[in-house]
Amino acid sequence: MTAIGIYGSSGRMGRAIADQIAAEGATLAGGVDAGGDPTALARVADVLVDFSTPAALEAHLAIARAARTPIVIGTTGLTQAQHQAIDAAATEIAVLQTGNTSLGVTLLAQLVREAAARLGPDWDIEIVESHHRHKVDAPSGTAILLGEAAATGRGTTLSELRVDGRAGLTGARTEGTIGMASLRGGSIVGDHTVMFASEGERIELSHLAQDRSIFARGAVRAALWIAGQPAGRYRMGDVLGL
Ligand SMILES: NC(=O)C1=CN([C@@H]2O[C@H](COP(=O)(O)OP(=O)(O)OC[C@H]3O[C@@H](n4cnc5c(N)ncnc54)[C@H](OP(=O)(O)O)[C@@H]3O)[C@@H](O)[C@H]2O)C=CC1
Ligand SMILES: O=C(O)C1=N[C@H](C(=O)O)C[C@H](O)C1
Repeated sequence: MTAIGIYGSSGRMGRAIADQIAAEGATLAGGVDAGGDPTALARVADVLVDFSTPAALEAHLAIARAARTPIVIGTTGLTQAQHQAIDAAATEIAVLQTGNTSLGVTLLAQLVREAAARLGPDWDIEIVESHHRHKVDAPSGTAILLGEAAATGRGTTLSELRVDGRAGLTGARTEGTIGMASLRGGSIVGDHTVMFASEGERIELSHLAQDRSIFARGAVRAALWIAGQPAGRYRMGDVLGL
């Protein structure tokens, strides 16, 4: 049976993933938080899942690489340099990184890419996300993932089009940009809406997470899947066959 190790095991997601491992009859190899021993865990786990903090990303990658242990990275708020570190690790071990492990968001990203490709540049794209008061990064990893899907549909990259938040005398909207707005409050698990707005009409594609178990289910599914994969960088679409 596949033994799964959790980095960030006492956090909201770490606890939900441990529950899900038990529910699926898989094995929990152990868990660590800040001050724990991630190296020892990587040696006994068949696969690692990381839902901790961006500050630990490089260390966790290096440890997984040294132990030749595949890893699922769910931590958000990653920098471009950290994405390059993931690419480098993926030349030696299997790595799956995603801002959202749920089935619904994985499908939504494909719908967004399709809509962005089919609707002309006169359809403005705006992404709004809402999360609980404890979330420390913005825009959310999911909003960025959805923005990348939209940009791909438009034949370009998000970094070319992204506008984060708006305040003050901003001037009129620049055609082709993708706007991002973030709301924080209470216990909202995670809501995302991608709005396509044109003259006189509007399409909104939304995903509302009601429970963290949807992320945990996807994370465990991804872990069990990636445990048998060769080195490479994978996405949730690979796991879910979407
Ligand atoms: N991809 C996805 O589908 C999802 C991703 N996320 C992302 O997962 C991450 C965690 O979210 P959440 O569980 O809500 O956050 P929490 O703050 O509840 O949990 C984070 C955990 O990481 C631990 N941690 C901190 N530093 C380290 C370290 N150096 N090594 C190991 N563990 C460490 C913390 O321990 P301590 O308290 O001791 O500091 C804490 O237990 C966030 O980036 C979030 O955006 C969340 C939901 C879904
Ligand atoms: O921090 C969270 O809670 C979540 N983070 C992920 C993100 O940044 O998109 C996924 C989900 O929305 C919950």
